[in-house]
Amino acid sequence: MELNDNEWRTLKIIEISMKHYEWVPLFEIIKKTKTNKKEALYRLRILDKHKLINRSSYGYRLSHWGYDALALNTFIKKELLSAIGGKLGVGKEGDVYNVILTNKREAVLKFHNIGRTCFSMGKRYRSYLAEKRHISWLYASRLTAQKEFEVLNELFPIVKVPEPIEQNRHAIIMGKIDGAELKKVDLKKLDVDIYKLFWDIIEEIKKMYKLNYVHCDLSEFNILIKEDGDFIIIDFPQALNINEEGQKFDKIPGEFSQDIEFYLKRDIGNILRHFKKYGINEDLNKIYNYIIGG
Ligand SMILES: Nc1ncnc2c1ncn2[C@@H]1O[C@H](COP(=O)(O)OP(=O)(O)OP(=O)(O)O)[C@@H](O)[C@H]1O
Ligand SMILES: [Mg+2]
Ligand SMILES: [Mg+2]
Repeated sequence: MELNDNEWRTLKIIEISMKHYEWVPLFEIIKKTKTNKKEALYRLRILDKHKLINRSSYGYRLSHWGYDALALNTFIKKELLSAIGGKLGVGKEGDVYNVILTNKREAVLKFHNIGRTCFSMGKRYRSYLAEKRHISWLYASRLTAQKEFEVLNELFPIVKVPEPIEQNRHAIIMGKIDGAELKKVDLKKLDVDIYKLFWDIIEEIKKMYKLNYVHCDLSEFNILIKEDGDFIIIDFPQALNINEEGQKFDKIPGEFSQDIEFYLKRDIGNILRHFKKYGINEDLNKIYNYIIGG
């Protein structure tokens, strides 16, 4: 897909104008791009052909693919990305792709796509509310990407998490690990000390906690393990910052938040449940106290 500068600019104008319009009217696009109607319509036809925008009788708006394309183009303009490869995974909230950086290094690109299910509703019957939800999808997706990138920056390299490389809009570029989800791996077939691996994971949770974070979606799905038994923890958009959580509920600093306790215990419980299969039986409360203890 090749767009010229004018077409990219038109796409960006539509993106920006979506703050004020559900459907950006043609006159607004003409005004902002400082062009005439014929030229504007020509550019819009090209954007539409590439499915970067949606059209209605009210005007135009960015499509999912259009938002992806804007983020990708920014990475390419920054001379960071050189190639995008196949899909690594499709999560509930986003698609993950293999990419190659301009320095030849392999990495992964994760697009956050919040609320895309409501996006696929029938066009004709889409309600006003759904339209609003679509607008918030754009911002919510960007916010979660920002959040995940921020958390990775806080944790890397102290905790075993992917290296945060760059973030733009709803997209994150991060270091790649050649591993499989713990869920899919039979640890007995790997050359690893399973008991040690279990405690290594607990150790990472403790380090995270010391840096004021609780993952909140930790399980065998969000731990990637390499052949040699090394691992990383991924998927941080829902992580909680212990201090911020305290402030939100007007707590005295250092005072215990029940939310934190709930999520931390749930994370530990998931790991315990998974390792039970391998004959590891540890006490949840004991591990919990170990993690929050000094
Ligand atoms: N840094 C990485 N290196 C290698 N593979 C990765 C990396 N990050 C993500 N993946 C792959 O992509 C999948 C989805 O990533 P992630 O869990 O971050 O996304 P998600 O959309 O939040 O998924 P979920 O539905 O689990 O919430 C992972 O399970 C993993 O297979
Ligand atoms: Mg995940
Ligand atoms: Mg997730």
